[in-house]
Amino acid sequence: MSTLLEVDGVSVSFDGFRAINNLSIQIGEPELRAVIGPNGAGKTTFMDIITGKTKPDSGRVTWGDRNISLLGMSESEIAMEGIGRKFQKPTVFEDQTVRENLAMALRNPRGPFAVLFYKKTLEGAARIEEIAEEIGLSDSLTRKSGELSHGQKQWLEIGMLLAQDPRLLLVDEPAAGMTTAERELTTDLLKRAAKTRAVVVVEHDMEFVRRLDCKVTVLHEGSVLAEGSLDHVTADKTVIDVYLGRA
Ligand SMILES: Nc1ncnc2c1ncn2[C@@H]1O[C@H](COP(=O)(O)OP(=O)(O)OP(=O)(O)O)[C@@H](O)[C@H]1O
Repeated sequence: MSTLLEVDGVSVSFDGFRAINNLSIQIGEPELRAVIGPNGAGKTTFMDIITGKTKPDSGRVTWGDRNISLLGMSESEIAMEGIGRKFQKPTVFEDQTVRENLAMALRNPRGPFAVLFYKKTLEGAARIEEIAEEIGLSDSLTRKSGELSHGQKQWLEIGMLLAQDPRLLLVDEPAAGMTTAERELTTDLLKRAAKTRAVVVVEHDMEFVRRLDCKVTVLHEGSVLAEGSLDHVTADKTVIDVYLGRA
């Protein structure tokens, strides 16, 4: 596993408040990583920094085989590099079918050359079937997306991101609002997706994180408090004091 993303000594303040404080995190390729931590720990800001929405005051964020800096790039340039982000609320086109949503995502390639190579033919159709299978919606391709359950909409949106073939997928609280069965399918989906790319999941639900069965980073006050297996971090006294003990 080689390093894909390196956040090194990053800090950012909002009106004098240090939301991210000398944060260093490395993400490998491929890798599945869970990021947990109490409210206000800086999880969202961490993702905002990676995607270019928030620019840090100091530190480095380097990416890919050539260690290029993401800091001078716009949000769309970063997306073109292959960083996809799934926000908490699903944003699929409800009036369109599942197939149409996936087709739109395929037609909207992230790379400048993809448009030249993409053929709107059998290849596209086969890719749609493939993604539908991966997200468990093979039987729902002709359904209007608005008719899907909350969990299915989340999977569709993950599928739309997978259509862009990201190297790093950031997923914000996927378990929220899902049934137990949907959560189980979602962990399977994320684990599969992370076999060939980096997937970073921010999540509060500990059962969900346990099922992900991956390395966990605990954030607190904008820094890494602990890192390792879920068993390792949940046995850590400071983690219990500032996070787990609060529940
Ligand atoms: N744009 C902003 N302006 C001012 N303060 C901000 C801004 N964005 C974040 N903060 C503050 O930075 C801290 C970290 O926020 P962040 O949303 O990253 O935490 P979080 O770990 O995602 O929390 P939650 O689990 O509640 O989503 C919080 O105290 C928040 O109020």
